[in-house]
Amino acid sequence: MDALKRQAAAKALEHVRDGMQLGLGTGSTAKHFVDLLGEKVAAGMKVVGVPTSEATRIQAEQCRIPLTTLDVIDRLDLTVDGADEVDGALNLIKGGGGALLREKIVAAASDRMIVIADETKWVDALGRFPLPVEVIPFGLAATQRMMAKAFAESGVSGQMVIRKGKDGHVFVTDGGHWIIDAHLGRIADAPRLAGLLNPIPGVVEHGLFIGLATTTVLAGAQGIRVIERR
Ligand SMILES: O=C(CO)[C@H](O)[C@H](O)COP(=O)(O)O
Repeated sequence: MDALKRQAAAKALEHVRDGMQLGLGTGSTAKHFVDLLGEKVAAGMKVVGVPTSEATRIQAEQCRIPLTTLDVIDRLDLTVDGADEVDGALNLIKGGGGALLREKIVAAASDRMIVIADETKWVDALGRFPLPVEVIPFGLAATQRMMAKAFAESGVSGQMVIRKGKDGHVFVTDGGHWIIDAHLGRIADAPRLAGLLNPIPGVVEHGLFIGLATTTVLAGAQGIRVIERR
């Protein structure tokens, strides 16, 4: 599987040109992309990157990739990032690695977003992977009641679990927030659910990436598929 992730990352790298301003994704697949990009930079490629997590920032620094922020530049040419699920409309579930807030900010500031994944991420409907929702701890029960209402209105339901870290304590994101993983099973209308979650006061961001990915690179046993958003 890791070889497939690296193949997808290498394919995405073919879209990177000298002088580009790049969003650098988070997760085990994006890690390969940052590694391979570092090799290009070592060979003289001139790019600058905005990392989507502290983990990616540290990795990019180790790879000597020049970094900047969205306070210094206002647009990115391309973001390359992984996903937990991709559907036929190239809508995504992201956030399995806890970086969804910065990832969505960076993706939204990018002209293009290439999602790199092994083929197990390709689904006909989002939702088998628990939907990460980044929340503020204050008033959490009230937020969860409003989330349950939003789920019901969009025809889904499921258990909500506060994410714990490996140490058994509540996982805290780079932004200092918590994550609720919602086990919804199958989301028939992801755009509608996203629209219902957006206005909830205690919800900082959610892992439904609607209309952000422009291309998906899927690596599988039969080779690599590149799918453009229609
Ligand atoms: O959204 C993410 C982190 O918040 C990751 O991109 C997503 O979880 C996929 O990770 P991996 O490539 O390790 O499967």
